Amino acid sequence: MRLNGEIYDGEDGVEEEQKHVVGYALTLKKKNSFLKPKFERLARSVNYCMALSLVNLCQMLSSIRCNKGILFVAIDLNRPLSDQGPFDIILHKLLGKEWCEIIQDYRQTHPEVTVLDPPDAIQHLRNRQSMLQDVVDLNLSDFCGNCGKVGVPRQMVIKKDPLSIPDEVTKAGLKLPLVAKPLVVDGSSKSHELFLAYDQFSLSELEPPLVLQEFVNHGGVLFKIYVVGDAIKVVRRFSLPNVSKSKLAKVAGVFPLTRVSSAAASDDDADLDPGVTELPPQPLLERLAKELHHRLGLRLFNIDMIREHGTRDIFYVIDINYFPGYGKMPDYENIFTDFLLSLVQSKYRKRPAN
Ligand SMILES: O=P(O)(O)O[C@@H]1[C@@H](OP(=O)(O)O)[C@H](OP(=O)(O)O)[C@H](O)[C@H](OP(=O)(O)O)[C@H]1OP(=O)(O)O
Ligand SMILES: Nc1ncnc2c1ncn2[C@@H]1O[C@H](COP(=O)(O)OP(=O)(O)O)[C@@H](O)[C@H]1O
Ligand SMILES: [Mg+2]
Ligand SMILES: [Mg+2]
Repeated sequence: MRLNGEIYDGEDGVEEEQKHVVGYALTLKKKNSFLKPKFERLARSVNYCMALSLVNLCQMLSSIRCNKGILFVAIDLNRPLSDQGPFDIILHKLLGKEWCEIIQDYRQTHPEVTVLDPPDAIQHLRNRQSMLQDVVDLNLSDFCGNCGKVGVPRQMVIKKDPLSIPDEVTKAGLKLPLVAKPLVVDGSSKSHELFLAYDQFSLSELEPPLVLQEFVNHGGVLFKIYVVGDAIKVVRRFSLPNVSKSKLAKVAGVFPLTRVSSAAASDDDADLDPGVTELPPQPLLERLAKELHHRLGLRLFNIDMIREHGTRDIFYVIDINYFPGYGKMPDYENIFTDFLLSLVQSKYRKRPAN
């Protein structure tokens, strides 16, 4: 809420003239990883910024007070949402149909509040088939001149009968090894239990509903592209090692994938091949993020992307996550603060003057 002219004396004793209230509905784990004290302080702070002013026809730089004034307020799930606030923005990542309905109704009755993001758009990412459909539709095979190609590994969905998997895989012509992923991503640890299958017969041991996706050798490095509105940031992460032809010929069975480390793969990691670690070209990342932002109707997400080993410019998107672990994104405090401020500012610009 913007309280123009009202003097609010914050906890730190600093006067603030405007408050922008961000209501949040997050799990405790998410609150702790995202709403860190440094971020809350920065978003709320009053600081000094430079502005141009005309004095005696000379342009001079002067210092003016810039008020960020963003306050985060926890939404009480035991009380009607409409009785709380008023909010400028709502940030949420909670599961369940009930919450979806609450937030959907609230968007109808409170169009003045920016809800990040619409529940139906989030729902699209809760299924590993639909989440990648927009990348397929983009048809980025010849996308920004010579800057690279972006696709999705070949995959199929197995809805029910595990015994039918070997035949279905043969019919679809999928190449081994295959990554088996639970179809639904519901935030549970089970939805992140993945398997690597070296032969198609062992796939019958798995529990549908599943997505079976071709494993793409990528040299053990993955790119996480974080999107916050129009801003993007890419980081490297360690991933799974390549599977050689000889290993594939020798090994049979399905093996659980250990959850990939969230440790950053940095340029300092001595034995990493520069051809593997080189970040994807910025124009490609910008175009991909912008297209997905519009097609998915989401402002907060990240994209897991890998580069096919032995190529410079063939990339695959393997996963898209709603409101991911931004606490691990470098400089997220500033990026998020600017994003939230841009949302409130654009709202006031749109509002007709009295
Ligand atoms: O917990 P974190 O910080 O590792 O964040 C998880 C994400 O990690 P990332 O930022 O991509 O490294 C994680 O990304 P991955 O699926 O591991 O690529 C998911 O977004 C996960 O949410 P959910 O369990 O799918 O609902 C995210 O979990 P929540 O924090 O949303 O519970
Ligand atoms: N098609 C693939 N080819 C190679 N590695 C993959 C593929 N799919 C997933 N992986 C590896 O498995 C990890 C987890 O898969 P992902 O689809 O991102 O699921 P989650 O939602 O649990 O993160 C990835 O970070 C990557 O290391
Ligand atoms: Mg992932
Ligand atoms: Mg994921």
